Amino acid sequence: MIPVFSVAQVRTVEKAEISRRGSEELMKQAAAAVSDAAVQLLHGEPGKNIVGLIGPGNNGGDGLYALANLARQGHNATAVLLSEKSHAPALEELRTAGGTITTAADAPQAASGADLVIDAIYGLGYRPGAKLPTVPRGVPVLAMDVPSGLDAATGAADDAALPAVRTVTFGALKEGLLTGDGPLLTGELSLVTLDFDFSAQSPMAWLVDPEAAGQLLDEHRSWRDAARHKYQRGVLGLIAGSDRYPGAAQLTARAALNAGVGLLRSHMPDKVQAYMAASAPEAVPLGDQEVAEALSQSRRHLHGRGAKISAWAIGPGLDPSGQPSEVIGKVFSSRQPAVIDASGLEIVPAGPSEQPRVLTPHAKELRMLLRRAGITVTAQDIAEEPQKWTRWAALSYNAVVLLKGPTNYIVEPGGKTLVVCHTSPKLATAGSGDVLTGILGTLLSDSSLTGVQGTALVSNQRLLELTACAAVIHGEVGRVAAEDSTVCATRLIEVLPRVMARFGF
Ligand SMILES: NC(=O)C1=CN([C@@H]2O[C@H](COP(=O)(O)OP(=O)(O)OC[C@H]3O[C@@H](n4cnc5c(N)ncnc54)[C@H](OP(=O)(O)O)[C@@H]3O)[C@@H](O)[C@H]2O)[C@@H](O)CC1
Ligand SMILES: Nc1ncnc2c1ncn2[C@@H]1O[C@H](COP(=O)(O)OP(=O)(O)O)[C@@H](O)[C@H]1O
Repeated sequence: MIPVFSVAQVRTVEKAEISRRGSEELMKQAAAAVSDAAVQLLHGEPGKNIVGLIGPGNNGGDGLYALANLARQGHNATAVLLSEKSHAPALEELRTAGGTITTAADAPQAASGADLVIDAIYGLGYRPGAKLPTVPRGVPVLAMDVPSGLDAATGAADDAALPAVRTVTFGALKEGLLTGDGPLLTGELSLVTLDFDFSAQSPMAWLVDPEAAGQLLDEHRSWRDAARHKYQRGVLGLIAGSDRYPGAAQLTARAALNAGVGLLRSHMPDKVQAYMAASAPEAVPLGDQEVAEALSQSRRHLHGRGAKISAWAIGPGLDPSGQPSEVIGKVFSSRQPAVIDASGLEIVPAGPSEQPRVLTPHAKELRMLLRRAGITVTAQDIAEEPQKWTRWAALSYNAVVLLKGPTNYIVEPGGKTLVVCHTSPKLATAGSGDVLTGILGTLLSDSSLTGVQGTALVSNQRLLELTACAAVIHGEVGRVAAEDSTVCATRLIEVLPRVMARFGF
């Protein structure tokens, strides 16, 4: 997991590092990382046209040093100076290295002939409202530190901001890269720490990328897992579906099965159960009486026999106008972990609860959850401070809350926040959230991953981590599905087994 800091924290540490090592040395280190990234993006091919858009401050200085490196490696490196001011020592270095230097008037022509544009106009020092040049469609942009036009503190970007295929950021991940418009502009984001010392700062959040998710999952696995039977691997109880919305339950069920759940037991109206028999024949129906039995079984230590239900997934396709059933009430007061989504969010009780819970709202559902807990916020409030309002929901429901969207915020009541940006815009398709519920339900049902046997309660920390892992897997599924086709929820389910295998399932 990679820590995320505010711009103010980054500026504080930068100041200390500058007085320790000098800003020129730091800029050269940053530039070296970017010239390496440029070479990578150009597949190591020689003699390419690389154009740097250069701003007035240190970000521009970084860009000039990077161009100088690339000129020395034999590329045609051109700096377009967009301001009258530019970093003098770096400009001199580019001249000496044989680079070309032009001014703003030449920007359109230079950019149209470029194999790669390096965006070194503005970084941390950006103030909204600058006039920014355009880059022709199809020319890849490599951003230095922060894409120009993006406010690294808030994640708000100007319409004219420059979307990058890759951003190499320096020192630390800044919050604005991961929130609001940030993830839409950065492209692939990589961090060069420059050995900055952040030990005196508390991170605002932690980024979970696929590598971190793989490590988190592996930490909890054991070679003994190979001996488990299906009950020991995990039994997911799915409470979902209604005559009004029969499809969502099938999507969650098929996602859980394709995610590799040990056993799926489905509690739903008869008509929906009949569809289930056709679309997910592996699922075993679960009647009211069997729910009661499964709940009482869970109150005993089972000493390796495996639970009758080890986790619940509640909500996809439930009819919000129907009364919450007595069964759901009992499940809400059980000790097995539960993921609660969609209409389940309209009935989950606020206030303290013993059951370890993950709530998975999108922004509108988060507003509804907060309103039910007596907190009134606007959509704008949530867009501006997603982490804060997700935390309020986590506190109000004593649950881990995953706020879904292009950036996923996962917050536990104590405030620890994980962020997942490994997504695809094509995940914005009906039923995609139902698939996530199936994936997360499967992870929560796996006793090796939760570390829970018998009556013990899974910790919020573990729920937090597993929720982030599910979001990363879901994001990867979206990316794989989108590689060569359009995406619908069924398509996500089709590629899910391949992605699960990559994560060791
Ligand atoms: N410090 C370090 O250790 C390291 C820092 N590094 C690098 O430094 C970068 C930060 O550099 P920076 O502070 O010079 O700010 P930067 O983003 O280059 O530009 C600010 C300039 O643009 C101007 N400006 C802004 N908005 C504007 C607008 N709308 N319209 C017009 N003008 C506007 C603003 O003007 P002013 O506010 O003074 O009027 C200011 O002059 C950081 O992102 C990283 O790349 C690395 O080398 C690693 C080590
Ligand atoms: N623009 C986007 N970029 C990336 N992921 C998105 C985007 N829009 C939605 N998603 C993801 O798609 C899923 C949609 O879930 P949800 O809103 O519950 O849809 P549904 O109720 O139709 O299943 C969530 O996991 C969300 O994070």
